[in-house]
Amino acid sequence: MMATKAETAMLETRSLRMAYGRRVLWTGLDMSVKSGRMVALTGPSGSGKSTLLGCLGLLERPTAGEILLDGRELSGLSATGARRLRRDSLGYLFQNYALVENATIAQNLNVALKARGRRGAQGQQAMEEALEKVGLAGRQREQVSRLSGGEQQRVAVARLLVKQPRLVLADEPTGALDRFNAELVAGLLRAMADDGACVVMATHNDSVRDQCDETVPVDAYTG
Ligand SMILES: Nc1ncnc2c1ncn2[C@@H]1O[C@H](COP(=O)(O)OP(=O)(O)OP(=O)(O)O)[C@@H](O)[C@H]1O
Repeated sequence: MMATKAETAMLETRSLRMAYGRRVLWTGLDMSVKSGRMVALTGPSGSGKSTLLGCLGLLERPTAGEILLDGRELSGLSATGARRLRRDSLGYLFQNYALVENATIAQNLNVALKARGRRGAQGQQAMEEALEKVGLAGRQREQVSRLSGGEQQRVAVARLLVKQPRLVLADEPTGALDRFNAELVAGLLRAMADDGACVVMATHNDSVRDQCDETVPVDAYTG
């Protein structure tokens, strides 16, 4: 029987290896993640979780092996193809949040809305809904640089919510948050997966890990 789309992995790695000189971070790393799944990358500090997220997000190149998104090998993409993929399909929740600090919350979210082609009233409504979900309702006009670390992190989550990427890559997504907001953000990532995204996160937080469908212990691939 032919596999249906729902059964096929959205994200797959084959024999992935990363080494810096003679230091091997991980090797022979095979993972396969279906749409709707949330995966926790675990392992001690320095085991290469962030590096793996960087490779999956086309920000770093693995030493060897393949990464396939929807069956397409990422290393085969042209520079334009890679740019398009980042813009249209990838969502990053990394430690520096990559927000434009000297702009307002609204201006930051507008970049993602524009990329989705959601303008005008429809875009405005999506923004308001996203900000409400992250506990920042009505704060569109505030400057990002004046927000706390945890608030900035939640703006980055709101940006993911309006962008609706197919693949969400999150590095310690609850790192700067208190318990209430950590649960809020974990729940929102879970909801994105339930809506069909593939969510891959590095986390040291046991309760966030427990909300994941699978765990990939990166330190099990040291060779
Ligand atoms: N460009 C580089 N050249 C050499 N070594 C590097 C480079 N980038 C990362 N490393 C090393 O790779 C190792 C893995 O780093 P990484 O940040 O991926 O680990 P991690 O598992 O995410 O750790 P943590 O849990 O502390 O965030 C680190 O020891 C780091 O110093």
